[in-house]
Amino acid sequence: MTTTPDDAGSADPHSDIPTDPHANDAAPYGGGDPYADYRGGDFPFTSLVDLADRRLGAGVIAANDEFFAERENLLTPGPAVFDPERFGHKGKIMDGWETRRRRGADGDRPFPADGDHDWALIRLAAPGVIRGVLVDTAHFRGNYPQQITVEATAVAGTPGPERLLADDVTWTELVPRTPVRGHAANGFPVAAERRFTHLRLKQHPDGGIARLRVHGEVVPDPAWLDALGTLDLASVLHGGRIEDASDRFYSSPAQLIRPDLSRKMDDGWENRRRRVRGTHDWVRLRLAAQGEIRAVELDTAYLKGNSAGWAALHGCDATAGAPADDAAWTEILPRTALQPDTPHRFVLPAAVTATHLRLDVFPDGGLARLRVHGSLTAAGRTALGRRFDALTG
Ligand SMILES: NC(=O)NC(NC(N)=O)C(=O)[O-]
Repeated sequence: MTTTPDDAGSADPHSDIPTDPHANDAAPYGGGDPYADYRGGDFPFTSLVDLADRRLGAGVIAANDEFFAERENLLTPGPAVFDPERFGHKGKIMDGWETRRRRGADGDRPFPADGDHDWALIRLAAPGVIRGVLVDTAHFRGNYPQQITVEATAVAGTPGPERLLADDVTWTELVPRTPVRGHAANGFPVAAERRFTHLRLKQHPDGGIARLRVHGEVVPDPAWLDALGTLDLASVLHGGRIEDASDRFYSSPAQLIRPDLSRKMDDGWENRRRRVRGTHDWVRLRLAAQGEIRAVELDTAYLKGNSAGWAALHGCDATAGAPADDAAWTEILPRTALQPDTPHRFVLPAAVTATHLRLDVFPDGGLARLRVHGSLTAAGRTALGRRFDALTG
């Protein structure tokens, strides 16, 4: 079994184990809705992009053990499912990453050693600064880990597990060894001003975790954006970010700036039916950096009876530091009728320099994707380079 560099002799200084080690257990499943007794939580950092989003390209590249349930389940979009009737050759089929029960050295020492733990390695979809980690133990009621640890590192290129587990790799502890609750959302704010590329999740001494979410801010490599030249300035993978929206009732506006194509109606942004005349729905977003916009795409894919009737785009240049609300907004696309389930492409009559955009839809209705094609300005490139250097130095 692959060991990790800190296995040898790591004593457990963790006196924070509850006096009753089962204090965090959830009740056995008693039938009905398996989420009825789920212990949730409100974690503001979850408004930021999930850097470990499988749909953006993240992956669980290795684990030392996945006896009961595969490591890849950690990043599956959406909540974990539970079927009380489903058993397989190894035991109960669980929707998460679950390792076997560890045993001690012999009958006189049946419990695992204090430093024994299981680990999984996660490649982030886009390197970035991590602001919070959500360790979701949904449906792991009596077999969740007693404690977890989350560490992060930055290794350039596409390192494999062997490289990441090498002694010369420095791991930064984001969440120290900490107890978690079973069948619960365990959220941990993170304060580490660095750009990370990979995570290591540890279960002490063993157990099951349903989902891992790693929320933060994408910090793109300026050299890559230089090479692209013309790019989607709004793309989440390039550092674009939704700042606010009028309505998120059916699905999140964050999906507007995902790099993939929408595959079904709820893959885009859909707001509720608006009934207050004279109002409309809108989204405000921050671009990767100050950019020069030359073309935009508004895609209403899979939105047929509920796509936005009309849309308009405005931009503002807030590099002067004025918040987007106060800066003057420049019209990029006048109020334009949209077709349902259709990609709309617009070449601008003249390039527009902006740091933020506002998308207005009338009177309401969904949009699947928004693409903003252009290039970084010199000022935008300088700002990106400074941030990259500060977070990687
Ligand atoms: N009832 C169980 O879930 N048992 C075992 N886990 C699975 N998945 O079967 C275990 O040891 O935790």
